[in-house]
Amino acid sequence: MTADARDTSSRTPEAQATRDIYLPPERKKVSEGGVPHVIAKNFSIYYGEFEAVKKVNVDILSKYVTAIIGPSGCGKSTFLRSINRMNDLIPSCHTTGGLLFDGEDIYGKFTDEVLLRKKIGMVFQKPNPFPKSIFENIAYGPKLHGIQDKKALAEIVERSLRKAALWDEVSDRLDKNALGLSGGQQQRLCVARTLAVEPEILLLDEPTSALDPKATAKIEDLIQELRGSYTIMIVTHNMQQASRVSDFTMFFYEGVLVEHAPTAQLFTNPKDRMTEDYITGRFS
Ligand SMILES: Nc1ncnc2c1ncn2[C@@H]1O[C@H](COP(=O)(O)OP(=O)(O)OP(=O)(O)O)[C@@H](O)[C@H]1O
Repeated sequence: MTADARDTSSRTPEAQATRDIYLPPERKKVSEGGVPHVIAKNFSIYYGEFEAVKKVNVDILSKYVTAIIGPSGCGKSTFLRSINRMNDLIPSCHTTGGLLFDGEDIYGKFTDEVLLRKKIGMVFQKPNPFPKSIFENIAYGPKLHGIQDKKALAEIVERSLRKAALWDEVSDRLDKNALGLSGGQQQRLCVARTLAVEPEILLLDEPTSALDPKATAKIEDLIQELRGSYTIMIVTHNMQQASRVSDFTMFFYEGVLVEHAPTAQLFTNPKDRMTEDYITGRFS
């Protein structure tokens, strides 16, 4: 980053006004302390020769919500997917540097990917329930991990659906096909399915981009409910959403992590000129 790019002294009144829109509520004040859950050290992600994420250094704090923002193609999803090794499914993809989860190397030789994805669950842009009953969607993961007892499974299904704020809407039709639910309900079902295997981290990749405003609001409320119990990372194109739901925000540009700061600070007093230009809509 050049010295010029870091200079934010020439903020225009328009930029100031735009920033004020994003002023997050009081409750999002976060303390400086915290336990790092995921640590990236000079972490790069390549597709073949192309370095899509460039030497990222960051501590993601436990039990907080971190939003990842930036223009299309800047590496947000690539970075998110690297945290539970979803990128492994792409043959040309490889990484350099370090990425640690609870101090353990995510890309270490002995890392068990199935266990990793149990602890670090993911919800995608489009709701993707299995074409099975609501009950079976939630029970699938716990069964895969060895739980067969019917009573135990029923408890997990109820607990997960309650945590995902869906129980009251579906408790009388658990045997019905999940594909019959609305898009918003399907997405909360996907959150419940992820919670059923008791993860520590939830990765949300644009979880509301396929939803209407009402369903979006329910997912945002849900994130607030889960905040404090899980470490949550959310990729979003919607800056108001980032400011509403997150404690910390990471701004990426062309694969570089330009700024990572408490959300209130990043949206009101960004340190980097590039961040300022992005959040004030000078480029998208
Ligand atoms: N499977 C792939 N093979 C090769 N290049 C890829 C692949 N997936 C992504 N890329 C490239 O890596 C870069 C980062 O892509 P990524 O999808 O992570 O960006 P993004 O910020 O999430 O974008 P968007 O907001 O549009 O989803 C882009 O240049 C993209 O073209």
